[in-house]
Amino acid sequence: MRIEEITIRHLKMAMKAPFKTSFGTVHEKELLLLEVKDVTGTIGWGEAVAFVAPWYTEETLKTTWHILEDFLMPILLHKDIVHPDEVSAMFTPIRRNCMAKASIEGAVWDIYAQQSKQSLAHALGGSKEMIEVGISVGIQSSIQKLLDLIKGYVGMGYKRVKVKIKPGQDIEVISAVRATFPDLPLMVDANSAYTLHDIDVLQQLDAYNLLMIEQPLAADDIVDHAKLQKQLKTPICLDESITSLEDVRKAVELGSCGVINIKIGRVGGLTEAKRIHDFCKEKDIPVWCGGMLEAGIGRAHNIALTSLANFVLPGDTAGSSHYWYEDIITPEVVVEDGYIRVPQSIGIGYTPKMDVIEKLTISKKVYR
Ligand SMILES: O=C(O)CCC(=O)C1=CC=C[C@@H](O)[C@@H]1C(=O)O
Ligand SMILES: [Mg+2]
Repeated sequence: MRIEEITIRHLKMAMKAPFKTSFGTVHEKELLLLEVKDVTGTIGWGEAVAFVAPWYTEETLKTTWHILEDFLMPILLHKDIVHPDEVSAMFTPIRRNCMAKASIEGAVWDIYAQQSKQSLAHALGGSKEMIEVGISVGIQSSIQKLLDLIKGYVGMGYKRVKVKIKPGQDIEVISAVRATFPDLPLMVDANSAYTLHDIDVLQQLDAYNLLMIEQPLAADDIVDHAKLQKQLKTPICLDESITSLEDVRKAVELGSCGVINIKIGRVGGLTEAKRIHDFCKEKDIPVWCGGMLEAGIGRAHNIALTSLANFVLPGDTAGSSHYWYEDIITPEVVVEDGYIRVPQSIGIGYTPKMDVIEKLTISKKVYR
C-alpha cells in the first residue's frame, strides 16, 4: 500500500455524563479523526485519543496534530508499505508521542485488513468471537450515587466494575461498594494519586477482594510500584507507566505489577500493543484493554485487539450508548450481557457515519 491522502478532522462530542477522575473531569470529548487513503482508494480510519489537557499523559489534542502534521505524515506519505508492522519502525526516530503515532498506525492496519480481505481482529491474530467487557465509573458526588450507578451496570451484565479513587475518597467508598455487592468482580483505579507515604491506606484495600489496584503511584515510576507490590496481596495493574514493550519488560523484571492495562494510544499503536500482549502471555501476566473514552473508531480498534487470547480480563470498552447520544459508526457498539460480538467482516467491521462526523467536525485539513 502507499498512503496518498490523509484528512484530519477535529471533532467535539457531547458526553451523556461528565467523567471525573483524580486528576480532572471530561465534560465533552474532543478528538482527532484520521481518514487515510491509499493509492488504490482504500480508506482506513484512525482515532487520536489524547485529551485537550495533558493530565493523563503529556500528549494533548494539539500536540497530536502538530506531531502528525510536521513529523509523522511526512514519514508515511507516498512510501510503499507491505505490512503495518513497518509503521512503528518508521516512526522510531520520533520519540514518544505515542497517541499521535497510534492514530495513524491504526488507520494503516485498517487498510491492511481490508486489502488482505480479513477482519482487523483476524489480521491482528485475534481468535475470540465474543469479548467480555467491564465498565469504568468516575468519581461521584456521593457514595449512594455510586452504588445506584453500579447497580444499573450490574443489571446490564457488565462483567466487572472499576471504581476511580483518590486520597480521601477510597476506603469508605470501596467498603460501601463491597458491602453492597459482595461477589462483584471489582477493581479500583487511582490514576497516580498516591505515594508510598499512603501505604497504610493502600494496604487496607487488600481487605476488599479487589481484582487489582490500577496505577496507584506516579506515572513515571516503576521502582516504588515494585516496593508497594511486595507489601500488597492485591495485584497492581500498570496503566500510565506503560508506554512500550520495554516498559513492560522492566516492570515485570522488577516485580512492579501483576497485571497490565494495554491502551493502544498509550503504547504507540496496534503493533506495539500486540507485542506487549505476546510478551505478557509468555510471562503469564494477564492483560486487558483500557479505554480513553473513545468514539466509535477507537472503540472498534479496542474490540479487535481484545480478541487476542491473553486479554483474559474484561476491558473498559463499554457500549457506544454509555457515553454518546449518537456514535460516529454504524452499527454502534452494543454490549449484551457483558459481551461484545467481535465483527468478522472485512476491516474494522463498523462503517463511519459521514453525516454525523461532518456535524461534529469543528475543523479539518487535507494532506497529500
Ligand atoms: O474509556 C473508558 O470507558 C475508560 C475510561 C477510563 O477509565 C479512563 C480514561 C482516561 C483516563 C483515565 O481517567 C481512565 C484510566 O486511567 O483508565
Ligand atoms: Mg487507568
